[in-house]
Amino acid sequence: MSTNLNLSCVMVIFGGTGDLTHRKLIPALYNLKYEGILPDNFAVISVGRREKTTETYRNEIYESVKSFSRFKMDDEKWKELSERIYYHRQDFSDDDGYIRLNDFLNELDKKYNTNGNRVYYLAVAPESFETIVGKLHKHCMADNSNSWRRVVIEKPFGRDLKSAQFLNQKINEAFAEKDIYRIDHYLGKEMLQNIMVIRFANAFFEPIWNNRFIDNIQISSSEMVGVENRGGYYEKAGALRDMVQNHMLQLLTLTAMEPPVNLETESIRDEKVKVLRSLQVLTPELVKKNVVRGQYGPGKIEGRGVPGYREEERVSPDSKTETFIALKTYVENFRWSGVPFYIRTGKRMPAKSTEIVIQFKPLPEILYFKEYGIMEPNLLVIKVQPQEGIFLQFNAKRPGTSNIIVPVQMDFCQNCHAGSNSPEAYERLLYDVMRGDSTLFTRWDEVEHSWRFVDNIAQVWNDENTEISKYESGKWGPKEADELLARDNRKWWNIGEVSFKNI
Ligand SMILES: NC(=O)C1=CN([C@@H]2O[C@H](COP(=O)(O)OP(=O)(O)OC[C@H]3O[C@@H](n4cnc5c(N)ncnc54)[C@H](OP(=O)(O)O)[C@@H]3O)[C@@H](O)[C@H]2O)C=CC1
Ligand SMILES: O=C1O[C@H](COP(=O)(O)O)[C@@H](O)[C@H](O)[C@H]1O
Repeated sequence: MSTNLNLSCVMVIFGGTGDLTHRKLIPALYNLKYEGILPDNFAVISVGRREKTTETYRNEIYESVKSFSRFKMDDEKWKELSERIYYHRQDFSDDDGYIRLNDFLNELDKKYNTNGNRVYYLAVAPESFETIVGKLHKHCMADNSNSWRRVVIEKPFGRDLKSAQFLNQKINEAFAEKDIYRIDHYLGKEMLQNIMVIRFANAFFEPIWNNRFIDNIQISSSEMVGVENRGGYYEKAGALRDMVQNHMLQLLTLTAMEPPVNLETESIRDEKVKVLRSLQVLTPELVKKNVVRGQYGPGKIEGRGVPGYREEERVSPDSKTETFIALKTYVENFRWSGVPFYIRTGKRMPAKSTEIVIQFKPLPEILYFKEYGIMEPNLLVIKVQPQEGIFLQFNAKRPGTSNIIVPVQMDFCQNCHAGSNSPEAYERLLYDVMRGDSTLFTRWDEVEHSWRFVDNIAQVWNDENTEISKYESGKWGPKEADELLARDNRKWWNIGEVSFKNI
């Protein structure tokens, strides 16, 4: 794509020296450049606190792109992009810093003809959101009278409903709702965008997508990595705020929502909010019964010994922060009444995987069931990552003289073929911010209702002084998570357990 005035902008990345910028944002910008999608009239200012020059910064992000981009390094393309990336040093609370930043922005506007358009990307810890937005407002840097000014807020948006409401109010004082992009990078993943298509563009799925045919739904996201160097942040967040409040509930809403009246942003968001409003209210009794929290201890990941969470950098040796959570809840509406939704996410588990498993109800126990006893259930698995696709398990007769019935599978993997290279979530999302499309970002009421659900859990954990369940690194969480399903005569479908079997 060549110059497009609407996309032209300067992107200011607050937190330009941070992990997210190095691992995701700069590589995503490079990928957009590589594909020719980035506008010509474009520049980046990375804001950090550390002392360094633009030249040093460019050398550092060159290494990050080499490590994390999905494309090989093309030195010519990199040169074109990196020449427009600048480092600006300031503390977020420093007024002089914003004055200098604003001058610099005006200078780049002239140099690159960026029209005064700005993306302010807050790749910073949640505690800094309010300070930065407040200062942008104070220094009239959010003023969009002659150009567009958009702000991207990373997650978690607040640490509970109250702080999220306060933060939202502060952001609204500076930016109009249409210019606020609350990012949840899971929404940028290919398969999340595909869930609606799978559901609403296939005649054989939608009619059975309800409590008459579905027995339960399992939404799991497991990681092999531990907390890495993010102990300071993670100690305050835990898996509940880090993953459930945002990514896991987004997966749930897309799975459970009603068909929107059309494909416009607000119509889709309206339906997602209805799901969040229908979530079962978790009373303290239900939290104690249906929510399991765990913390990884030492163990082995891919044969390599790894420390427990309490031994990690910037983690308290008696920390009670959960690195794993499993829960059961219901979407209390006409479609889903009686169908349990099981959610599970954790770090230091045996595989990196995000999947939605739809387990169908058994058929009446006559015919084959009478003859051959229990059969495997029909499963539809929406594979979000690392493989992207759909997996269907059904029963068939084993070929030969016997009448044995076995589960067989149809597996559609859209990123398994050579040459297939799905865009990274951040690529799609950064591009959407530049072109002003907020469909894949969360509206305020989605955030609000997610916090209502999560606060009920956090409140009980806060009040309770119980020990957290431990699990060995490299295992599928504490035994209580298995017991949660075993009580319902069900089991988790772990990655690797639902896969091709030889018949
Ligand atoms: N990392 C990840 O994988 C993901 C992160 N996120 C979210 O992204 C956000 C950023 O996370 P992450 O990159 O891991 O965080 P880091 O701790 O790695 O980076 C924080 C950044 O903020 C800067 N900073 C902090 N305080 C100040 C200050 N007072 N003045 C100026 N600069 C300051 C740091 O600058 P300096 O180092 O120079 O002091 C650094 O650039 C968080 O909201 C997180 O939840 C979301 C999804 C994934
Ligand atoms: O937002 C976050 O997501 C990552 C997991 O993202 P994925 O795209 O690799 O599945 C998680 O590691 C991190 O703790 C959390 O902040």
